[in-house]
Amino acid sequence: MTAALLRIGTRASPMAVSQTGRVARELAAANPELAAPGAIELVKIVTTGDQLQDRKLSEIGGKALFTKEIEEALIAGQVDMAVHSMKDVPTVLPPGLEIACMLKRDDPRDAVMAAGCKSFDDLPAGATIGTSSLRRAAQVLHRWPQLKVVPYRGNANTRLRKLQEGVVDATILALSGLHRIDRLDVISFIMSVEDMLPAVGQGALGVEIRSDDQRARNWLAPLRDEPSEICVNAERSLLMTLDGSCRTPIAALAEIDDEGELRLRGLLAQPDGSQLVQGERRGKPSDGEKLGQDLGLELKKKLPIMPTH
Ligand SMILES: NCc1[nH]cc(CCC(=O)O)c1CC(=O)O
Repeated sequence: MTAALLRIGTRASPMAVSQTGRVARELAAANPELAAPGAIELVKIVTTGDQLQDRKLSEIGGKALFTKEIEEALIAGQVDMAVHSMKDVPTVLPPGLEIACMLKRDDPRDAVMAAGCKSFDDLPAGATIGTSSLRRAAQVLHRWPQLKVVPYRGNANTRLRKLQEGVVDATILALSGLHRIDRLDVISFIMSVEDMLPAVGQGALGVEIRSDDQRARNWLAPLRDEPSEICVNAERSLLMTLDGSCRTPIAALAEIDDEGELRLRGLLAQPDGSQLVQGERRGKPSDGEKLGQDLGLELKKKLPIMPTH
Protein backbone atom coordinates (compact mmCIF):
# COMPACT_ATOMS: atom_id res chain seq x y z
CA MET A 1 0.00 0.00 0.00
CA THR A 2 1.41 3.39 -0.92
CA ALA A 3 1.33 6.08 1.71
CA ALA A 4 -1.36 8.74 1.46
CA LEU A 5 -0.34 12.08 -0.04
CA LEU A 6 -2.25 13.94 2.64
CA ARG A 7 -3.20 12.93 6.17
CA ILE A 8 -5.98 14.90 7.87
CA GLY A 9 -6.45 14.77 11.63
CA THR A 10 -9.94 14.88 13.12
CA ARG A 11 -11.71 14.25 16.39
CA ALA A 12 -13.39 10.86 16.36
CA SER A 13 -16.99 11.98 17.01
CA PRO A 14 -19.56 11.45 14.23
CA MET A 15 -19.90 15.25 13.83
CA ALA A 16 -16.13 15.75 13.49
CA VAL A 17 -15.74 12.85 11.06
CA SER A 18 -18.60 14.20 8.95
CA GLN A 19 -17.11 17.70 8.72
CA THR A 20 -13.65 16.31 7.94
CA GLY A 21 -15.24 14.22 5.20
CA ARG A 22 -16.60 17.43 3.66
CA VAL A 23 -13.11 18.97 3.66
CA ALA A 24 -11.60 15.82 2.12
CA ARG A 25 -14.23 15.74 -0.64
CA GLU A 26 -13.75 19.43 -1.44
CA LEU A 27 -9.96 19.00 -1.48
CA ALA A 28 -10.25 16.07 -3.90
CA ALA A 29 -12.64 17.99 -6.14
CA ALA A 30 -10.33 21.01 -6.31
CA ASN A 31 -6.97 19.22 -6.61
CA PRO A 32 -6.71 16.38 -9.19
CA GLU A 33 -3.68 14.83 -7.45
CA LEU A 34 -5.80 14.33 -4.30
CA ALA A 35 -8.66 12.68 -6.20
CA ALA A 36 -6.94 9.29 -6.58
CA PRO A 37 -8.22 6.55 -4.24
CA GLY A 38 -6.15 6.53 -1.04
CA ALA A 39 -4.58 9.94 -1.68
CA ILE A 40 -6.23 11.37 1.44
CA GLU A 41 -6.24 9.55 4.76
CA LEU A 42 -8.39 10.55 7.75
CA VAL A 43 -6.62 10.09 11.09
CA LYS A 44 -8.98 9.98 14.09
CA ILE A 45 -7.55 11.43 17.27
CA VAL A 46 -9.22 11.17 20.68
CA THR A 47 -8.82 14.45 22.56
CA THR A 48 -8.80 15.10 26.31
CA GLY A 49 -12.11 16.92 25.88
CA ASP A 50 -13.64 13.79 24.35
CA GLN A 51 -12.40 11.59 27.21
CA LEU A 52 -13.67 13.78 30.03
CA GLN A 53 -17.35 13.54 29.16
CA ASP A 54 -18.58 13.71 32.73
CA ARG A 55 -17.02 16.92 33.98
CA LYS A 56 -17.90 20.46 33.19
CA LEU A 57 -15.57 21.81 30.52
CA SER A 58 -15.17 25.11 32.30
CA GLU A 59 -13.77 23.25 35.33
CA ILE A 60 -11.09 21.34 33.48
CA GLY A 61 -9.38 23.98 31.44
CA GLY A 62 -11.55 25.02 28.57
CA LYS A 63 -11.76 24.49 24.92
CA ALA A 64 -8.10 23.94 24.02
CA LEU A 65 -8.84 20.43 25.27
CA PHE A 66 -10.59 19.70 21.99
CA THR A 67 -7.69 20.79 19.80
CA LYS A 68 -4.51 20.09 21.81
CA GLU A 69 -3.81 16.47 20.79
CA ILE A 70 -4.65 17.17 17.14
CA GLU A 71 -2.28 20.15 17.13
CA GLU A 72 0.44 17.98 18.69
CA ALA A 73 0.02 15.46 15.86
CA LEU A 74 0.22 18.34 13.37
CA ILE A 75 3.43 19.72 14.89
CA ALA A 76 4.94 16.20 15.00
CA GLY A 77 4.15 15.69 11.31
CA GLN A 78 1.80 12.74 11.95
CA VAL A 79 -0.90 14.69 10.12
CA ASP A 80 -0.67 17.63 7.69
CA MET A 81 -4.03 19.26 8.30
CA ALA A 82 -6.43 19.48 11.23
CA VAL A 83 -10.11 20.19 10.63
CA HIS A 84 -11.84 22.07 13.46
CA SER A 85 -15.15 23.70 14.21
CA MET A 86 -13.93 27.30 14.50
CA LYS A 87 -16.00 27.52 17.67
CA ASP A 88 -13.55 25.11 19.33
CA VAL A 89 -10.37 26.87 18.19
CA PRO A 90 -8.69 29.05 20.86
CA THR A 91 -7.89 32.63 19.81
CA VAL A 92 -4.15 32.08 20.16
CA LEU A 93 -2.66 29.18 18.19
CA PRO A 94 0.56 27.32 19.09
CA PRO A 95 3.65 28.81 17.40
CA GLY A 96 4.21 27.45 13.90
CA LEU A 97 0.54 26.69 13.21
CA GLU A 98 -2.09 28.72 11.38
CA ILE A 99 -5.67 28.49 10.15
CA ALA A 100 -4.99 28.45 6.41
CA CYS A 101 -8.59 28.15 5.32
CA MET A 102 -12.14 28.65 6.51
CA LEU A 103 -14.88 27.09 4.44
CA LYS A 104 -18.19 28.75 3.62
CA ARG A 105 -20.00 29.04 6.90
CA ASP A 106 -23.16 27.03 7.63
CA ASP A 107 -26.17 28.51 9.43
CA PRO A 108 -24.74 29.73 12.77
CA ARG A 109 -27.98 29.57 14.77
CA ASP A 110 -28.82 27.29 17.69
CA ALA A 111 -31.67 24.80 17.64
CA VAL A 112 -33.80 23.51 20.51
CA MET A 113 -35.07 20.00 21.15
CA ALA A 114 -38.10 20.13 23.48
CA ALA A 115 -41.06 17.84 22.79
CA GLY A 116 -44.13 19.73 21.59
CA CYS A 117 -42.62 23.22 21.98
CA LYS A 118 -42.26 26.00 19.42
CA SER A 119 -40.67 28.46 21.86
CA PHE A 120 -39.23 28.48 25.37
CA ASP A 121 -42.44 30.38 26.26
CA ASP A 122 -44.24 27.02 25.88
CA LEU A 123 -42.27 25.35 28.69
CA PRO A 124 -43.70 25.38 32.24
CA ALA A 125 -41.86 27.18 35.02
CA GLY A 126 -39.13 24.97 36.47
CA ALA A 127 -38.62 23.00 33.24
CA THR A 128 -34.99 21.91 32.88
CA ILE A 129 -32.72 22.88 29.99
CA GLY A 130 -29.67 20.64 29.65
CA THR A 131 -26.62 22.61 28.54
CA SER A 132 -23.07 23.03 29.78
CA SER A 133 -22.55 26.06 27.57
CA LEU A 134 -22.30 29.16 29.75
CA ARG A 135 -23.28 31.25 26.73
CA ARG A 136 -26.52 29.32 26.19
CA ALA A 137 -27.28 29.13 29.93
CA ALA A 138 -26.81 32.87 30.49
CA GLN A 139 -29.04 33.84 27.56
CA VAL A 140 -31.79 31.35 28.48
CA LEU A 141 -31.80 32.42 32.13
CA HIS A 142 -31.78 36.11 31.23
CA ARG A 143 -34.74 35.84 28.86
CA TRP A 144 -36.66 32.97 30.52
CA PRO A 145 -35.81 33.27 34.23
CA GLN A 146 -38.54 30.79 35.10
CA LEU A 147 -36.55 27.95 33.48
CA LYS A 148 -33.77 25.91 35.10
CA VAL A 149 -30.42 25.10 33.50
CA VAL A 150 -28.67 21.84 34.38
CA PRO A 151 -25.17 20.69 33.33
CA TYR A 152 -25.24 18.38 30.34
CA ARG A 153 -22.37 16.83 28.43
CA GLY A 154 -21.55 14.15 25.92
CA ASN A 155 -21.46 14.32 22.15
CA ALA A 156 -24.57 15.36 20.24
CA ASN A 157 -25.91 11.80 19.91
CA THR A 158 -25.47 11.17 23.64
CA ARG A 159 -27.29 14.40 24.47
CA LEU A 160 -30.21 13.50 22.20
CA ARG A 161 -30.46 10.05 23.81
CA LYS A 162 -30.48 11.55 27.33
CA LEU A 163 -33.26 13.91 26.24
CA GLN A 164 -35.27 10.94 24.96
CA GLU A 165 -34.77 9.24 28.33
CA GLY A 166 -36.29 12.29 30.04
CA VAL A 167 -33.13 13.38 31.87
CA VAL A 168 -34.01 16.99 30.90
CA ASP A 169 -37.02 18.72 29.33
CA ALA A 170 -35.04 20.43 26.58
CA THR A 171 -31.57 20.83 25.16
CA ILE A 172 -29.88 23.23 22.76
CA LEU A 173 -27.43 22.31 19.99
CA ALA A 174 -25.92 24.09 17.01
CA LEU A 175 -28.04 23.75 13.88
CA SER A 176 -24.89 23.20 11.80
CA GLY A 177 -23.78 20.32 13.99
CA LEU A 178 -27.18 18.62 13.80
CA HIS A 179 -27.06 19.00 10.03
CA ARG A 180 -23.63 17.35 9.92
CA ILE A 181 -24.87 14.28 11.81
CA ASP A 182 -28.07 14.24 9.74
CA ARG A 183 -30.36 14.84 12.74
CA LEU A 184 -32.37 17.89 11.65
CA ASP A 185 -35.44 15.69 12.29
CA VAL A 186 -35.16 16.10 16.08
CA ILE A 187 -35.39 19.91 16.09
CA SER A 188 -38.43 21.47 17.79
CA PHE A 189 -37.57 25.07 16.88
CA ILE A 190 -34.66 27.20 15.71
CA MET A 191 -33.73 30.17 17.88
CA SER A 192 -33.46 33.63 16.37
CA VAL A 193 -30.08 35.30 16.90
CA GLU A 194 -31.97 37.98 18.86
CA ASP A 195 -33.00 35.31 21.38
CA MET A 196 -29.72 33.38 21.29
CA LEU A 197 -26.63 35.01 19.86
CA PRO A 198 -24.33 32.21 18.63
CA ALA A 199 -20.83 31.39 19.80
CA VAL A 200 -17.84 32.98 18.11
CA GLY A 201 -17.14 30.92 14.99
CA GLN A 202 -20.26 28.78 15.28
CA GLY A 203 -21.10 27.01 12.02
CA ALA A 204 -17.70 27.62 10.43
CA LEU A 205 -15.06 25.00 9.71
CA GLY A 206 -11.38 25.88 9.75
CA VAL A 207 -8.35 23.96 8.56
CA GLU A 208 -5.11 24.29 10.49
CA ILE A 209 -1.70 23.59 8.95
CA ARG A 210 1.99 24.04 9.78
CA SER A 211 2.89 27.58 8.68
CA ASP A 212 5.86 26.28 6.66
CA ASP A 213 3.72 23.81 4.66
CA GLN A 214 3.17 25.67 1.39
CA ARG A 215 1.90 22.50 -0.31
CA ALA A 216 -0.99 22.20 2.16
CA ARG A 217 -1.75 25.93 1.87
CA ASN A 218 -1.97 25.65 -1.94
CA TRP A 219 -4.30 22.66 -1.77
CA LEU A 220 -6.61 24.57 0.58
CA ALA A 221 -6.64 27.87 -1.34
CA PRO A 222 -9.62 26.96 -3.59
CA LEU A 223 -11.71 25.98 -0.52
CA ARG A 224 -11.38 29.37 1.19
CA ASP A 225 -14.47 31.53 1.61
CA GLU A 226 -13.36 35.10 2.17
CA PRO A 227 -16.62 36.52 3.62
CA SER A 228 -16.73 33.68 6.17
CA GLU A 229 -13.09 34.31 7.11
CA ILE A 230 -13.70 38.03 7.54
CA CYS A 231 -16.77 37.46 9.73
CA VAL A 232 -15.22 34.78 11.92
CA ASN A 233 -12.01 36.80 12.32
CA ALA A 234 -14.04 39.84 13.43
CA GLU A 235 -15.78 37.66 16.04
CA ARG A 236 -12.46 36.17 17.16
CA SER A 237 -10.98 39.63 17.52
CA LEU A 238 -13.84 40.53 19.89
CA LEU A 239 -13.24 37.31 21.84
CA MET A 240 -9.51 38.04 22.11
CA THR A 241 -10.20 41.57 23.39
CA LEU A 242 -12.49 40.16 26.06
CA ASP A 243 -9.86 37.57 26.97
CA GLY A 244 -12.66 35.07 26.90
CA SER A 245 -12.14 31.96 28.91
CA CYS A 246 -14.69 29.18 29.02
CA ARG A 247 -15.93 30.72 32.28
CA THR A 248 -17.29 33.87 30.62
CA PRO A 249 -20.50 33.77 28.63
CA ILE A 250 -19.59 35.52 25.36
CA ALA A 251 -21.49 35.48 22.07
CA ALA A 252 -20.88 37.23 18.77
CA LEU A 253 -22.07 37.17 15.20
CA ALA A 254 -20.69 39.02 12.20
CA GLU A 255 -22.56 39.15 8.91
CA ILE A 256 -22.01 40.96 5.63
CA ASP A 257 -25.26 42.47 4.32
CA ASP A 258 -26.44 42.95 0.73
CA GLU A 259 -24.72 46.34 0.55
CA GLY A 260 -21.44 44.75 1.50
CA GLU A 261 -21.38 46.23 4.99
CA LEU A 262 -20.16 44.20 7.95
CA ARG A 263 -22.45 44.07 10.97
CA LEU A 264 -20.97 42.67 14.17
CA ARG A 265 -23.15 41.94 17.18
CA GLY A 266 -21.64 41.00 20.54
CA LEU A 267 -22.90 39.94 23.97
CA LEU A 268 -21.32 39.50 27.39
CA ALA A 269 -23.16 38.17 30.43
CA GLN A 270 -22.93 36.85 33.95
CA PRO A 271 -23.23 33.02 33.94
CA ASP A 272 -26.52 33.18 35.88
CA GLY A 273 -28.04 35.59 33.37
CA SER A 274 -28.52 38.29 36.02
CA GLN A 275 -26.62 40.80 33.90
CA LEU A 276 -26.36 40.79 30.13
CA VAL A 277 -24.94 43.50 27.89
CA GLN A 278 -25.01 43.74 24.12
CA GLY A 279 -23.58 45.98 21.44
CA GLU A 280 -23.16 46.35 17.72
CA ARG A 281 -20.70 47.80 15.20
CA ARG A 282 -21.10 48.39 11.47
CA GLY A 283 -18.30 49.11 9.03
CA LYS A 284 -16.17 47.95 6.15
CA PRO A 285 -15.39 44.22 6.07
CA SER A 286 -11.68 45.11 5.85
CA ASP A 287 -12.01 46.79 9.27
CA GLY A 288 -13.57 43.67 10.82
CA GLU A 289 -10.84 42.99 13.37
CA LYS A 290 -10.78 46.63 14.49
CA LEU A 291 -14.58 46.59 14.89
CA GLY A 292 -14.21 43.43 16.99
CA GLN A 293 -11.69 45.13 19.30
CA ASP A 294 -13.85 48.26 19.62
CA LEU A 295 -16.96 46.31 20.46
CA GLY A 296 -15.03 44.13 22.90
CA LEU A 297 -13.85 47.21 24.79
CA GLU A 298 -17.37 48.66 24.84
CA LEU A 299 -18.82 45.42 26.26
CA LYS A 300 -16.08 45.26 28.91
CA LYS A 301 -16.99 48.77 30.04
CA LYS A 302 -20.70 47.95 30.12
CA LEU A 303 -20.12 44.83 32.27
CA PRO A 304 -17.12 45.70 34.43
CA ILE A 305 -17.64 42.93 36.98
CA MET A 306 -16.31 40.19 34.75
CA PRO A 307 -16.56 36.68 36.19
CA THR A 308 -13.21 35.77 37.75
CA HIS A 309 -10.95 33.35 35.89
N1 LIG B 1 -18.79 22.37 21.56
C1 LIG B 1 -18.87 21.30 20.63
C2 LIG B 1 -19.26 21.80 19.27
N2 LIG B 1 -18.35 22.40 18.48
C3 LIG B 1 -18.98 22.79 17.33
C4 LIG B 1 -20.30 22.41 17.43
C5 LIG B 1 -21.34 22.65 16.44
C6 LIG B 1 -20.90 22.86 15.04
C7 LIG B 1 -20.32 24.21 14.75
O1 LIG B 1 -20.51 25.18 15.50
O2 LIG B 1 -19.64 24.33 13.71
C8 LIG B 1 -20.49 21.75 18.64
C9 LIG B 1 -21.74 21.16 19.14
C10 LIG B 1 -22.79 22.14 19.56
O3 LIG B 1 -22.48 23.22 20.06
O4 LIG B 1 -23.97 21.85 19.40
